[in-house]
Amino acid sequence: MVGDGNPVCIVFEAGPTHNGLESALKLVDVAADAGADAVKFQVVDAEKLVSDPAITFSYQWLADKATGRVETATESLLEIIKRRELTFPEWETVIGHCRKRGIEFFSTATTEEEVHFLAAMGVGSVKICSGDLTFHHLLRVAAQYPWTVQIDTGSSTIGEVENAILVLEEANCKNIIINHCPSGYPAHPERINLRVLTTLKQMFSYPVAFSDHTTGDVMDVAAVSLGAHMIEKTITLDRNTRSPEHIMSLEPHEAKDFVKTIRSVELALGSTRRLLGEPEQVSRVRGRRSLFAGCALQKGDILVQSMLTYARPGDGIPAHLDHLVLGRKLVRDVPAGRKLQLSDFE
Ligand SMILES: C=C(OP(=O)(O)O)C(=O)O
Repeated sequence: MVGDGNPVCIVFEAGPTHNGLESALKLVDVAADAGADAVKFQVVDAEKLVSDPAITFSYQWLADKATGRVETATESLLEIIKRRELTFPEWETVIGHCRKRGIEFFSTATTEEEVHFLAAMGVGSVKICSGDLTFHHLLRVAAQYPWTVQIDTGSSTIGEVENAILVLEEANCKNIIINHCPSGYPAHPERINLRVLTTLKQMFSYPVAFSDHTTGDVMDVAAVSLGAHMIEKTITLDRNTRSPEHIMSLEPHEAKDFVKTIRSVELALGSTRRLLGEPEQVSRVRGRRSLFAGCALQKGDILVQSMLTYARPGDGIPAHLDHLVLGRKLVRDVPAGRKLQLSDFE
């Protein structure tokens, strides 16, 4: 379950970073070993998605890990997306491997046929990518099934998000997740507008996710702090790979720490209603002060300030309630240094 009251759902995205079945299966293992909740792929048919092989895409890739040298490459979009393709039987193998490893399989679909395939495979959630937010026909097809439909908001207006949600609702879709998905590989901090997570939560009654295209984990920590219910982070077997999105992905040795970081932030965020943690209940008694007799007190004395001392622990009359006993008459003798009790007074 994704949403209020549930742990943050951690999704590792392997769609753009695998390079065929073998690496897809390895990335499933990376996600499962790290303790992620789901691993996400992109079931896609490049020829159906891209009409013109002459369309190019420029991206940055990490040419030298040691120095951090980045280069720009330009490639045919068709060729880039072809690298993400697997056959339906290969996707079945990936889904089977996820089930064996106990990790959920999510996927983007870009055609009707892919939506039906994923539904037939019993997948729990399908994603409609940013480019397809206005492809309302595909949204309606996805809404036919009793799963969760995730929508990406990259390069979209709030109005387009609103329209996509209306289309899903009109098609009777009950479970929607809105993925705030700032475009760019990597996305730069000044463009990711994390505060919009709050707006999306206020505007729509659906869980919100942050689909992170930045490097490292800082923005994910910030997104969880702002209330993101789900985090999607790309993983790669090698950040050096000359292909889009590897540059801002986590490598296998970083994946476990990423999960640990998100879980500890979640734990630290705690409750909106409690100031005190459990151990503080004890230290608060140890650290606060009680009222003590500052000198020998005699039955019939009226307690005045000069007769009082304040010392730890705070398990007697609390220091801030001294006004309850000042000016009151003692009903017994109290030796100097003894902790005062309410029953010492009339
Ligand atoms: C293509 C995808 O991402 P984006 O919305 O960033 O294009 C996806 O998540 O499948």
